[in-house]
Amino acid sequence: MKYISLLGATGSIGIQTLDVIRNNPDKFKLLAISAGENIELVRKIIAEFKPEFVSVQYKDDFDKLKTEYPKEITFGYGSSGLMETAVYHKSDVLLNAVIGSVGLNPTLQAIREKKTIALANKETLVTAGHLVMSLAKENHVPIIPVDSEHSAIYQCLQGEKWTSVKRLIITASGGSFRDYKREELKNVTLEQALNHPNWSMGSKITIDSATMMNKGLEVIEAHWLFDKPYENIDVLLHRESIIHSMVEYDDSSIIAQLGTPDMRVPIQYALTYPERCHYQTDNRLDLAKIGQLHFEEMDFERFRCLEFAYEAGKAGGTLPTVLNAANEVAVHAFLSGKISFLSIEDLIENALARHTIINNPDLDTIQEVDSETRGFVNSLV
Ligand SMILES: NC(=O)C1=CN([C@@H]2O[C@H](COP(=O)(O)OP(=O)(O)OC[C@H]3O[C@@H](n4cnc5c(N)ncnc54)[C@H](OP(=O)(O)O)[C@@H]3O)[C@@H](O)[C@H]2O)C=CC1
Ligand SMILES: CC(=O)[C@@H](O)[C@H](O)COP(=O)(O)O
Ligand SMILES: [Mn+2]
Repeated sequence: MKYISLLGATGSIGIQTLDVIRNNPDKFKLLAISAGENIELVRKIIAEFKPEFVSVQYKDDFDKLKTEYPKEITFGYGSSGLMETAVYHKSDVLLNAVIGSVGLNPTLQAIREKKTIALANKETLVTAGHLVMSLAKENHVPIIPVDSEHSAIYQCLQGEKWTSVKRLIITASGGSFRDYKREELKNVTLEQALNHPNWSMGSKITIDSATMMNKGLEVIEAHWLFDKPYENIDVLLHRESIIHSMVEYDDSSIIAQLGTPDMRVPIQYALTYPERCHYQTDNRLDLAKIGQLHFEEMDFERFRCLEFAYEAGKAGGTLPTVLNAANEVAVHAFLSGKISFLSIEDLIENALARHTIINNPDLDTIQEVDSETRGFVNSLV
């Protein structure tokens, strides 16, 4: 039995993780959860899974829930609640599915407590990948990717020699606007942007996918997870999202991982690793039915956020922190109807241009740069 702490239980990945746990009661027990403000769903999760520890974002909700469940459950809230969920003493595994760099501190603390990390929260690696990976190495803690592309690469690397890897090839669906010309992006609406062609996901990552920042964040995530230079990480447009990513080896072989777009598969793999277990679905991949798969080269002028991410990743130091913080604020502003779609990349470009890079930043520096960048971008929206 694996005992699980789940950050972001009420989100898209969180809910699909609950499905995986529900379908495997002999393998997994949910002990601790965190949520944001969706208290109705928290109550349902408590009724079904009976976690021992529950954290919410706001104190008002914490006060309410405490009176509703006076004895059975311990509650927390805010950033300390996230931390307590992550390090819940009886849990073996932290599945981090919270959104944004708020996931960084709980991840670091869980690593110190030797919890295995199943990581969906890519912003954590983008903003402070060097701290996360070195701490994990020091504590002999595995970081198992949940993000579909990184799970695919992880699977393609099993049993292979790291030194034989020539190139990581991350596939990209192209997002909601993959067939739009740059000119046509000027007047796109929030509703159009939220209409991802292949995946049903939370709103922030769906917008990231439309700007192609999601792929940029994933390139930086892959750099840290798999210790490869940016020159050896490519992005390939693949509109069907059937090949989730690939690894090219020195002998010119390319190994790919395929499947229908369903996040429960990488979530389950991260939780059962190194084993696989049965997954009940009526939607197994049928390649004969699909007939054709398509691939196109990335257009870096059309998708400027991807270029920004490569530049920030290669420059390193605090620049990826700026990239991530600026993106989080800009996407939030777009989701709130305050700015246009193309303003997202303008704001990020501005934030990157004004920043003086600090090399090898410690946690305090990262937090200062994160909050300073948020202040700057917020002042422009
Ligand atoms: N969705 C997907 O298919 C994929 C997602 N990812 C990554 O996984 C992560 C989660 O994405 P996704 O599930 O789509 O996101 P969602 O927006 O659907 O869910 C986010 C979760 O975090 C909670 N939350 C948000 N802000 C806070 C906060 N300040 N404090 C505490 N909890 C908070 C939300 O709570 P509430 O709703 O209760 O307010 C919710 O439970 C992201 O890093 C994303 O990039 C990676 C691959 C695929
Ligand atoms: C499901 C998942 O992992 C997402 O990150 C997905 O990859 C988004 O799709 P694109 O960014 O390729 O549009
Ligand atoms: Mn992904």
